[in-house]
Amino acid sequence: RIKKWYRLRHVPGPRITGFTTLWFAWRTARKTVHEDIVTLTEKYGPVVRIAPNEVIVNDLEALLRISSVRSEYRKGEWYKVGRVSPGKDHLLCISNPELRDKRKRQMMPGYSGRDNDGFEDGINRAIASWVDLIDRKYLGTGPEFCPLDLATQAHYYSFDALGELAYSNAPGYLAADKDLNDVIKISDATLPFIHVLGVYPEVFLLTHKWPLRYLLPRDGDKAGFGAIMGYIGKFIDDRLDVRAKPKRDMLQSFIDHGMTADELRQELTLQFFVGTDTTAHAIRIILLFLLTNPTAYQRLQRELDDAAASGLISSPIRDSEARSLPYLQAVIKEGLRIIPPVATGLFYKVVPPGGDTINGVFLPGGTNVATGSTMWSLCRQKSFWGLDAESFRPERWLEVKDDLKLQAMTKTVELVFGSGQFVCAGRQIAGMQLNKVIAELLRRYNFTLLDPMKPMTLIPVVGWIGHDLMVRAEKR
Ligand code: HEM
Repeated sequence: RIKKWYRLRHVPGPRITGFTTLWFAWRTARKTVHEDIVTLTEKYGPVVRIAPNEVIVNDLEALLRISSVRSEYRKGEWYKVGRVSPGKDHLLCISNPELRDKRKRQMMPGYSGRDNDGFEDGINRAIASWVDLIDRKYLGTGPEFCPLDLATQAHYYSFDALGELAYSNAPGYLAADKDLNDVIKISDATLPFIHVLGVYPEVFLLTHKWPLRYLLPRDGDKAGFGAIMGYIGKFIDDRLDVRAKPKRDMLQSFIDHGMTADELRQELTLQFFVGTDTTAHAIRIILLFLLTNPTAYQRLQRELDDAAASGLISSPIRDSEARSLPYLQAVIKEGLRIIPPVATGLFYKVVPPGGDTINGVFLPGGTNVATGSTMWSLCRQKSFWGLDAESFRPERWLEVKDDLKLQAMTKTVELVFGSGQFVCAGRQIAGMQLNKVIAELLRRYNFTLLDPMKPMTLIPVVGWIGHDLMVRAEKR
């Protein structure tokens, strides 16, 4: 213990963190890490020790450098907590640079839409299912109406959209208006444990060893993670069958670039979870903050109406059209800033063997540097964003005159997707979905919060569990 304390004794932070991980684990368990980090960085500066071998960094330029394409930092053991199957890595948790490059070469053509005619049509189909569900079941102006949980439906939408893009098949959450196979229920129950085990990846990895590995979810389970593995596995097996007709989707692109059945299983199951939770969160937060800021809500609707009247946007809106609407873009960036989708994820990167100096603090090789959990703090720093940093005000993006300041604001918010060699593979897909979903919902409906005293339940666990954004939906 003394040896461990000694290595990073010069790094500022609460003294106890030099001797034990328990201090950080406790804060993680009580789900206040994102707020605690604000207090820590205000007190100790941009580099703070949070456990014997772990530090957080609260500085935009340092974080960009750590993840830059030429950086020698590597992904830490923390990522292994995201493994789908014992002993098998997917893109998110592969740390070896050669293996990462190889997997990226196989996957990025599919993730960029190059091999599959883009993503617009699949996203349009999923949005159409959502609109159909609202029109069919939830509209109402009078005393009789059906309360609509936009938070849960955003999750259903994101499952269906991902299915459309990945294997040309929506699992049908929106059509059924139901948490099929209890996937959300089981994931909400499991995530708080995974969140805490992320602090102790070595303990988590024990669950992947005999005999505990037999308790893990597996193909063929009726519910939860295992049911999804089985569901996705069937698409993979069918598509690998010699008689199968090739399709223009991500699965086909991955197959065409030489991925094996097992690699496909790991990657498609990974994206089913990391690509949906995050996107659903961003949709929920943007809608929640629009609903609670009528001026912004109305200004966005005006922008959409004027653009439609002048023939500048189609129905459904195209991604390129949405990108040319300044207020929509400001709303989306402000939504990602105000409650970043993965505000408490540690995303540890390991300092290369020679060590590194960050903001004047030397970190020896092998130190774990958290690159994700300072997002909340970076996105709310009053010294950078202004006194209203904690308010949702899309106008801040349109008012800024200084180009350098705008660049720094944009880079900070883009960091919610990670950056450089570790950047989110689905960033383009996520951006396109936000552009289209927010525009299509807002141009069609007036939503009203049912209980302003309890607008939504949000629990930070790497990402956020979010439900009960209860609204009344009226057709415009
Ligand atoms: C708003 C939505 C999203 C956010 C905020 C987000 C955020 C992130 C973050 C923070 C990382 C890790 C960066 C790091 O390791 O430093 C990541 C990685 C990843 N994300 Fe996303 N993501 C989103 C949507 C998606 C979607 C829609 C997909 C798939 C369709 C996806 C697939 C992935 C994959 C495969 C990785 C691993 C990339 C690698 O390690 O090279 N994400 N994402």
